[in-house]
Amino acid sequence: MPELAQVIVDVPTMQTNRPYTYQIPDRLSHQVKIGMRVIVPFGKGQREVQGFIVGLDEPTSYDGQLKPLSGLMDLTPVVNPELLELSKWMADDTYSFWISCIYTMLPNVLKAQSKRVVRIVDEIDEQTSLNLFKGGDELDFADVQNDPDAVSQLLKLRRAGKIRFEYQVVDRAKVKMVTTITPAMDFLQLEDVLHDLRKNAKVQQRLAAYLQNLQGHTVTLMQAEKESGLNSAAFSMGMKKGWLKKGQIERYRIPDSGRVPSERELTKPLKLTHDQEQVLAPVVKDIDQEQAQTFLLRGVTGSGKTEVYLHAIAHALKKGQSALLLVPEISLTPQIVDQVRGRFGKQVAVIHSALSSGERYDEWRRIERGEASVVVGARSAVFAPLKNIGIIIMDEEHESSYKQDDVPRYHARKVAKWRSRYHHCPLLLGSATPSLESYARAMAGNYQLLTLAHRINQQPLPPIQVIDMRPEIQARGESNFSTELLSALNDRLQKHEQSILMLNRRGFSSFMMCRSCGYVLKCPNCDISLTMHLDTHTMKCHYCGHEEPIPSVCPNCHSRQIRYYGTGTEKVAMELHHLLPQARVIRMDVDTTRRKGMHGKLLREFGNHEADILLGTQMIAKGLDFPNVTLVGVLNADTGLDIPDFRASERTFDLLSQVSGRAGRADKKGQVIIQTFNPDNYAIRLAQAHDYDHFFATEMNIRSQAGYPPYFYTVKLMASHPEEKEAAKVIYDLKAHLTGLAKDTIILGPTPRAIARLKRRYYYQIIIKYRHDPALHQCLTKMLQYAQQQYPRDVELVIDPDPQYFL
Ligand SMILES: Nc1ncnc2c1ncn2[C@@H]1O[C@H](COP(=O)(O)OP(=O)(O)OP(=O)(O)O)[C@@H](O)[C@H]1O
Ligand SMILES: [Zn+2]
Ligand SMILES: [Zn+2]
Repeated sequence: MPELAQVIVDVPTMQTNRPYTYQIPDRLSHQVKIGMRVIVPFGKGQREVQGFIVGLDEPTSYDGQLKPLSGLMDLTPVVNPELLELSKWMADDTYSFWISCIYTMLPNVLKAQSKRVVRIVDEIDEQTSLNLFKGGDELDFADVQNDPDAVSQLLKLRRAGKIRFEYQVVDRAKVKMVTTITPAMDFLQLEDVLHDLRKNAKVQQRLAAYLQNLQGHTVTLMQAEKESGLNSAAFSMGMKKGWLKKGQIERYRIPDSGRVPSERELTKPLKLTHDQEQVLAPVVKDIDQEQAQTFLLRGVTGSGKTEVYLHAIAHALKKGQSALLLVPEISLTPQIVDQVRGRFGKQVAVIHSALSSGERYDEWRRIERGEASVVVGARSAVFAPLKNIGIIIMDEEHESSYKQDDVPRYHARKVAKWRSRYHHCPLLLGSATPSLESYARAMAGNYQLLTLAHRINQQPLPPIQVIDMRPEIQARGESNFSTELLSALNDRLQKHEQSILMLNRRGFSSFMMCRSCGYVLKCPNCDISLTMHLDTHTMKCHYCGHEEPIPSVCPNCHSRQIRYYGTGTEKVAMELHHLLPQARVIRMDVDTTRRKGMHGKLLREFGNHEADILLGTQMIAKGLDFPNVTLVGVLNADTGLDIPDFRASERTFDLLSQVSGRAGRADKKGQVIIQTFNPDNYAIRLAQAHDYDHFFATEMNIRSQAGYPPYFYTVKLMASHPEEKEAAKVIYDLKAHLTGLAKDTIILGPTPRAIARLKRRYYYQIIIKYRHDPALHQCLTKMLQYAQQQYPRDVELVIDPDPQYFL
């Protein structure tokens, strides 16, 4: 029997980032297991907090009086040994608290919530006891806090030392239960019952006959009522007579139920093409041989990557293993979810942000119990409690949404790699436009490269036309549509074919571009766009700190037309209505898809040809497979380019390649039109040529010269405070702590952040670039400890490894 438990408490500070030792009371000693939630007293006030058991009977250096555990919150562990180990690794790797990492892996309802209870500790008079405490010895303060009389009575009692206020941890993990009935007699016994019944006891006759029919099986009360036509009172009567037993079973809240196909409706695997076979073979081999190999599948848009995934999953299942499929954002890729459900039915669990917390908890339990062996989900699904994983797949591996930009700042790809090593299973990364990091690794032989160079339909990728919008604007004034695009749209309308229009929405409005020549003001040192700061009336570089006045004429062509460029989808939809009144348009952006289920609904409508044009933001660029779409138009290719970030070109290339890939996926030929103010930009030109290899080479060259990933690793340090000078003071202090680093490690900054003030806080940052620096990790971990101890509470420090944005 274990006597001591090591517990990680739910008090996220650096001091509590290690286990505390508690005594295990005898009454709990045969139940405690590693990975269970417990309630423990903590801190000066000995208030109750939730914690996780991470070890039992490990030697402890603590020699004082040990406190006992107050209680267990689970009957079985909620964190299995694998995930516990993973959480510990992740805390270290991402400079986060262990407790935050554990919570990140679990459904929200397992997070502790505390309630204030009032407990009687000394005798009180009977009247008060009855009125306030209903005869019990405690009450939930939330029940009385709005009643001034009750509150004043309680305060009086507390002054007299008769009651105590306590915090109690509440378990929110509610399981949904339904009532069941089971016959308590066998067929012949019920036959006797029927025989003895009076002729006019119709209800009893019907009940007994129904129970006979069940032949001992258990059904839900609801089903029994429906099938027998009897009401619940009849079944209660049957229970009293001893004919049946009632019970309770758990019911899962299956998200968007009704869409789970039955066994008969499951889709049959497609016969793979020769190319697909070639790609699948080495993956299957490594599933069989349990090799933790990482594969990078580079397959052009429409090359049938999804079918390869489905075959790999099927293989793992056949071997008796489970499978994990990660997608960038479930709501943006509803088609792939439907495909997986369609193939594997109720074995599939889907995890995404739009689930209610109850639904999420239910899906999580289905996985945990092994009832669902295929998991599809976005970033956080990488923590799905699957056992015996046979294959992990990450679709659109280049997507930046795989990195969490809040604590813990983990990248799902890195976590997936960790789990692939743990389970000795292959990891398959797929994309039409792999990230530079991954492709460079494949080139270096760290990943095994697999290629699907052709579309399934054996058609070439659609031809792309790049339209220079500068003369268009001169000639036609302020319009979002070039002559070519408009006539192409008209042409599809005539032919009853469909079009997709993408408006590349800018994340920021603080960049300047000349509308006459397309010139974007850049930093002379960094070759990255400058950001406009209206507070200081300057243009700043967020990498090196360079600063210059806001120009009033274009430094390139001396035009005065230099300003903010950007339009919303609503405005474009209005113009579209004016230009093509007969066209039916579906608009898809954050506004029209805010309501739950709207995204899928709009896509289904478009799929049913209830509209001619799908107009949307970046959210329509990925994964859509509509055979009738033959035209894709990009209204403004540039907006991604002028964001001051070293990945701006890569993102633009990816986006244009992805969205172009939506055209001509079936037997009809596709066409793509891209409108831009920068027709000569290499990312646009090379996307036009469908030339990933050339883009890769060009971009790698630039990254090498400027010292960016994948040639260097990066870490971002960010300090914030409500007062600007405090934030600045902290960041300079932190910089002084960056010592003992490798010679070729580069420290950029401190500089104010692009959005220097956010939510009433000021932000300053430092970028660290390094190749190989064994001392850095330790240095940053120490810095975090130092910051926790030395800085006032209103200072916030962020350490972001491999940041997606430098902004
Ligand atoms: N072996 C096959 N036989 C027939 N049709 C196939 C086969 N494999 C895939 N397809 C079909 O080809 C189309 C394109 O496949 P899929 O959507 O998987 O491409 P993809 O590579 O994922 O493209 P994207 O990167 O654009 O999402 C789909 O309609 C799919 O049903
Ligand atoms: Zn200009
Ligand atoms: Zn600069």
